[in-house]
Amino acid sequence: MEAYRQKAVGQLGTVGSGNHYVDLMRDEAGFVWIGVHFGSRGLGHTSATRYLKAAGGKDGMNVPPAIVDEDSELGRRYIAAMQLAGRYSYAGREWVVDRVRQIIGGKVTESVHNHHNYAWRETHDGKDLWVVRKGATPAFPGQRGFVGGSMGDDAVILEGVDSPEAKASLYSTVHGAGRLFGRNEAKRRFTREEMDRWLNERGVTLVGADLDESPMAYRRLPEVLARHAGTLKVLHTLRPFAVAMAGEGEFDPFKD
Ligand SMILES: Nc1nc2c(ncn2[C@@H]2O[C@H](COP(=O)(O)O)[C@@H](O)[C@H]2O)c(=O)[nH]1
Ligand SMILES: [Mn+2]
Repeated sequence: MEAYRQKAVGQLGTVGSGNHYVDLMRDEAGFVWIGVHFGSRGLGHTSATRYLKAAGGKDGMNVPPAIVDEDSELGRRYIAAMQLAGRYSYAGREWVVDRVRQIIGGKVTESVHNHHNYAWRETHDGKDLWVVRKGATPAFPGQRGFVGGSMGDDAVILEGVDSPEAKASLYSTVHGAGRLFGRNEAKRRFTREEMDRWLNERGVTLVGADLDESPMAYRRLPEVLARHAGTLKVLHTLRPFAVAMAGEGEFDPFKD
């Protein structure tokens, strides 16, 4: 446990690499939103890997699931570790947002948090279920969420609605625009000039990042949202003007 605690302390306030980002965006009324995307960092990864192994499961994408009774010692411990990692994600995001707020000034008037890649115990149609939202966020009627497009696209603050489609999706919706091209394909297809042109045209200042995160590698968010229109209502559209990500060749010592 002490090793976990040390890990958590050391990583608090770190964002990581890949598509983890810190964005500054403006909404329709001119309010500035600080958008961050990262999760439980190495803490969640380490504990999930450990419990997967303890349950006899294999790590990887196309492997059989490891099944554990939720009322077993292992099951209870795993759920507690996952929930702790979830709380740690919230704490990390709060920390980073407040650090950015201290740098840019002003005070926070609204805050929207949401998990994805997480499991919740919920009741749907009278049934108690574990709902795993992988690449999806919870969107119960009135529940708000932050959904990004890319470093050079508008993001949105959305709210869940009540509709047959929303109910059928167990009150879940999209958590991002999603990729058009994988990381390697994006690096082969696009150039830094194209990426810079896209960002310049939209007035975005970028610090860090590589071609695999270029806007051209992603779908356009409005098209994705239109496909899921029955599950959400857009409350705010946020236009990015500054984006920070880990740069090309930067090493993240905390696997997440
Ligand atoms: N606002 C921003 N959104 C971004 C950026 N880079 C990627 N994205 C979007 O976030 C989701 C995250 O997906 P995940 O499956 O990796 O969790 C992704 O689908 C993109 O649409 C960015 O710099 N700013
Ligand atoms: Mn993510």
